[in-house]
Amino acid sequence: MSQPVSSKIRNAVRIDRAFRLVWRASPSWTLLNGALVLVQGVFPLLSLYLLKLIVDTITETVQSGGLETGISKLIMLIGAAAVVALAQAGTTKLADYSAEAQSTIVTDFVYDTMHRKSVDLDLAYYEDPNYFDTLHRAQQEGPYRPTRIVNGLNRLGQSGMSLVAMVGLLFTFHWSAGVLLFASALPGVLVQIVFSKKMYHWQQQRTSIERKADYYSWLMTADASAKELRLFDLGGFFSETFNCLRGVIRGEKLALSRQRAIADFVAQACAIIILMACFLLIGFRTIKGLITIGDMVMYFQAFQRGLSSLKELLHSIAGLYEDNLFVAHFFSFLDVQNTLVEPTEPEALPPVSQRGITLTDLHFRYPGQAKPVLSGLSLTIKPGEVVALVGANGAGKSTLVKLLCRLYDPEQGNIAIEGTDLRNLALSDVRRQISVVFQDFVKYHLSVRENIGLGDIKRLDDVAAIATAANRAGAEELIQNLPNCYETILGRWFIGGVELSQGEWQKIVIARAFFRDARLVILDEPTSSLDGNTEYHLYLKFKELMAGRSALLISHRFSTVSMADRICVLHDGRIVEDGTHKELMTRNGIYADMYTKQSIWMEDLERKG
Ligand SMILES: Nc1ncnc2c1ncn2[C@@H]1O[C@H](COP(=O)(O)OP(=O)(O)OP(=O)(O)O)[C@@H](O)[C@H]1O
Repeated sequence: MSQPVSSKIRNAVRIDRAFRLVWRASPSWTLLNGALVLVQGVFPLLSLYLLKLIVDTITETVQSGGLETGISKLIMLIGAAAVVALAQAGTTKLADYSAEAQSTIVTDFVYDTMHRKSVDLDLAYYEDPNYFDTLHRAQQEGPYRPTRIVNGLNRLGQSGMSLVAMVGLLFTFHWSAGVLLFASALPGVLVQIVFSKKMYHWQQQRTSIERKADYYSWLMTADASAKELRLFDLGGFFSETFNCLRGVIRGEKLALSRQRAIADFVAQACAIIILMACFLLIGFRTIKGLITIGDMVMYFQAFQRGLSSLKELLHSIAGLYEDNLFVAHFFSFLDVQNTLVEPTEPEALPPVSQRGITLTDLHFRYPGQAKPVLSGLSLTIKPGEVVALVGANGAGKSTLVKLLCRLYDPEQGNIAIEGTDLRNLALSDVRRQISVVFQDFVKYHLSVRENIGLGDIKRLDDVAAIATAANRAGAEELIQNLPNCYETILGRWFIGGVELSQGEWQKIVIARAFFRDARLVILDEPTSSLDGNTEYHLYLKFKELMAGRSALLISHRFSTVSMADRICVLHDGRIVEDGTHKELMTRNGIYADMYTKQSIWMEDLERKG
């Protein structure tokens, strides 16, 4: 079935896109590569013609006996052939180097493009398995396919030029030689096209299972799972599952390779038969004295070189077809669109006044989920106010944080800073106004200074401000006891790194949150790993530490909650109770119930001693 025109155009556009990408990455090397292709195309014709002259000179000299002139002509011709061969060798080496330089630069450029794209994408994609399939395919194909397309185009030009020269030469022998040349290379190319398509479809279907195998491999090698893996003796189970998945992939891949090898062999057998028929024809005409020995050598060579140029040409076309199919994986990743829309003309961030941050009638469900997480949530956080948010597991507290950071947009309702909807502000302005200690915070395997400084990247080297933040978070003593204080590398990934306890990490992360000059500081389970003493000191001066900024505290610990100005209870997707500790206890609702149960439990513990 012939390909529809629209699809042919799409394919051509992808080649064009790949070429533009390579050009943007390394224009000078791409230009040099193109020029070298042209130069290299001339050499085969020159050397062949010199070969014919050498053979004819020898034959003539042997037949006529004019030894002196014959030898001096031969020396001159061999000298010329040596110059051509040297020039060809030099150009080939330069072309190899230039191709390598181009491909390394392009590969790094592609990685950079992929990283920028990943960083720029909505958080929602990181919670969608389809996105991970797309990313996995892009990571597999992206780094090398664009360069291969450009190199394929180069080879196409080079083999095309060489082929035109050889076919021209062969036509002076007989018209059928050119036709036979084409006939011999065609089956091989058809095989390549058919199998690239098969491989492409196979890869599409196998991405999920490949990712699953990668996941088990990661579980067996990552530090995050190292402890449990040993304790629960999971190595054997993971390894078996990994081998089983890889076995399926390997079996299918090898079956495809087997089919391809057989088809390739049949194609090559056809080519050999045609080649031998042609050699027979050339030999036959030489014996009959229709062509000279020099002609015979030249035609033999021309046929062989023509054949390899044609093979190269057709394989370049088939290769381009394949690369073009696979580079689509990379471009579909680049084409993933964000759903969070940045305003084209963002409003200026309003100054802090009295309204604070208002959440009005928020409704939200995760993409593809039927059950809403938030349904009609309203809440106000005034400037300088410390609000605690409590609720059962899965009530939607962390989800609310994601909406506040505009990592997601609500389905209905709005969030506003001093009356301005977040959606009308530049994303960077919104995010600059919010500092968060996430429940699953990141432990950067970098220096202490960087771990805190990353809270406000522009002030990464402001050691005095970093020390102030550390002091406010109660991390100063811990840092002073580290071997290189603020320059100590944390974590065990790099040589000299020092591992901290979970609570010590938490102090560093709280310092990171304090370091950012934001209007709202959100602490999601901020003190779950802090010892009682540190927690007490942190909350004793919490208002002072906040220095006029608002805070949203999410916690299941009532010691954290009770120090807030207001406590809000999230239940059934809404705020159902809102007031001070005393007010909520008097109300005798959900909060009072939760508080009483925790108190009874604590008293029980005390009684048991
Ligand atoms: N990325 C996601 N995709 C789909 N559903 C999600 C996602 N993240 C959370 N959920 C669901 O949303 C609901 C609210 O989750 P959320 O993490 O906001 O709860 P939480 O109140 O912070 O819970 P906890 O107190 O246990 O931390 C849960 O039912 C959870 O399963």
